[in-house]
Amino acid sequence: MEIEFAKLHGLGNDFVMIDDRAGELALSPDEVRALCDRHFGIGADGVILVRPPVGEGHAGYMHYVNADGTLAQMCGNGVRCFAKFLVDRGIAPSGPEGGELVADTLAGPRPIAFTVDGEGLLAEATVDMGEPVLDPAAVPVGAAPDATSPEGAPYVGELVLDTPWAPLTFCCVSMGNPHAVCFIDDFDALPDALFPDSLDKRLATLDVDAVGAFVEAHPAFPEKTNVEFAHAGDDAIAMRVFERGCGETLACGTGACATAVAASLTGRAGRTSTVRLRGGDLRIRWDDDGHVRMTGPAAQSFSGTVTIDRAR
Ligand SMILES: N[C@@H](CCC[C@H](N)C(=O)O)C(=O)O
Repeated sequence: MEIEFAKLHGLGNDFVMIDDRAGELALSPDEVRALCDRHFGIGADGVILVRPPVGEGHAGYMHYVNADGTLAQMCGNGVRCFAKFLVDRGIAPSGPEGGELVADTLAGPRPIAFTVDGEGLLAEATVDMGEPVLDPAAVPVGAAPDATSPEGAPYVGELVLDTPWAPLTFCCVSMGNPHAVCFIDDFDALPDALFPDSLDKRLATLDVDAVGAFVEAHPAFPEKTNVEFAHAGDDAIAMRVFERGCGETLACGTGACATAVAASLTGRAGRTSTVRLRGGDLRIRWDDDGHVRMTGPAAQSFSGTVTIDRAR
């Protein structure tokens, strides 16, 4: 079977995108893994199927699958790419300066405002990511709340997990999908084993692959979790992410939102932050209406045709 695809990314978090507005394409986990394979396939952090909308007047439904073939509720970088896919192909209307659309996702509808460049192609998008979910049962995280947000919502602000390297503390927030955010305030206080390839202890040298994989699968997280490691500086929050179902990626939109919320809740930042990821910056605002709004770019790398061999 021959399938047309486009490869898009948000700050290096990359996706194979397929127009499935007919809603007829069912990819098996093996097929998703093959498409995402960086050596034998197209290579990506996930696959996005562009499906028909669920809500009246909405632009489409983003069906998101991680590189390991597992379904995820939401993808922040992906939903900006989703908007770009629709706008650049004229599937969603745009004015000379940009426009608005609503993307349906497994986590619910996400309104998006976007700007376009001189050729009418989507340049940047601000996504209404909804309210962060703090209730431990809904994140989900199997721990009792230990803090209360300014709005009176109980949440898990300091979950201490014993890891093989050191006890690490996590703030647990869902943006439709689960996140566990570990703030590192003092790198020198961490054991050398967390920085196996360097004597220089900083976010860039942290063993994100090993610690991330351990925490992702920790029994405290019944649906597994995305794992963020962050350091709040004066002008930005630096963050690296180990994504559930994928591993370390260059950026994670929902992760940046969860980290900005966690930084605000724990007094490390205000309600507006720049989150500095390996692939670039996202601007995050936790507005007075309780919604988190994320602004960042989306880009297309290439497009092509791929053969899926179902005969084997
Ligand atoms: N990269 C995404 C998140 C993708 C889903 C995640 N790995 C999960 O399983 O929840 C983003 O930009 O938010």
